[in-house]
Amino acid sequence: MILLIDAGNTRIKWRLLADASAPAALDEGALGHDGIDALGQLRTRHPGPLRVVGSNVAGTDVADRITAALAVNAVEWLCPTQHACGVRNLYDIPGQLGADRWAALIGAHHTHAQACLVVTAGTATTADLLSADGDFLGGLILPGVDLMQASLARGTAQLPLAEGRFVPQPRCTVDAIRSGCLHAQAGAIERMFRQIATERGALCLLGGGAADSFAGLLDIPLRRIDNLVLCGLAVIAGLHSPNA
Ligand SMILES: Nc1ncnc2c1ncn2[C@@H]1O[C@H](COP(=O)(O)OP(=O)(O)O)[C@@H](O)[C@H]1O
Ligand SMILES: CC(C)(COP(=O)(O)O)[C@@H](O)C(=O)NCCC(=O)O
Ligand SMILES: [K+]
Repeated sequence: MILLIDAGNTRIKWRLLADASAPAALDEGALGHDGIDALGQLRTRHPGPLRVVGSNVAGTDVADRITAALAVNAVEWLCPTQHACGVRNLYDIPGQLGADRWAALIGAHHTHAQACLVVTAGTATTADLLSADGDFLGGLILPGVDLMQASLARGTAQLPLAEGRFVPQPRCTVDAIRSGCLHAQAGAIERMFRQIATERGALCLLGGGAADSFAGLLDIPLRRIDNLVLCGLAVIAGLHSPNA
């Protein structure tokens, strides 16, 4: 069995596959950082030899806790390089790129081998340009929806951390905050997409826990896809992704 792990700053997403020919996941889920120990139950439910392939952007403590919870000798943590699985990383320092972004780009290229904007709306939102040839051209990092809203509450005297609604013409504080943060996400993504809009088959692939909060605002060719990081890890692990 192979366990794929996407360790983000808010949640650990995981998918268990039987082997290279398995058409579907045996099991999958997501855990908060305080629930990492529950990964141990996975071993009880699915006993047997286990290979673990993961991406981690949540720090070494989270990585160590995942390894300990699974009681495995080692996890194969992805380190972004200049080339992998048909994708070329044009970051100035390839290893500086988040491992989750690298895996998602590889998943994207194997899902849609044309120009893409790969957007992951998690703790942070990233919007990464991928050419039809598999060149990662560059991308944006912005605070995710929750982080944007929280930063306004933290940095001001009068703005609350409260649930607002998205409305076209906000007329109260909480709606103004919610609408502003969602417009900021959608606007950044649409502006980024302009760089590939005229290319044949150009598509925005959108995933991440916060994707549904603004997917409906995007006026560009769009495919919602969960979870591109795990799809990419499956490709990297030498498997065919069940979602591909
Ligand atoms: N059940 C949930 N638990 C935590 N965050 C959630 C949940 N459902 C949606 N979200 C949203 O998803 C975001 C986290 O998405 P996720 O893709 O797990 O992020 P990361 O990869 O950074 O850990 C949160 O900031 C929040 O906006
Ligand atoms: C941009 C990120 C914080 C996104 O993390 P996430 O929201 O998925 O938890 C992560 O990919 C990261 O720490 N990247 C390293 C810097 C970079 O990609 O340039
Ligand atoms: K992200």
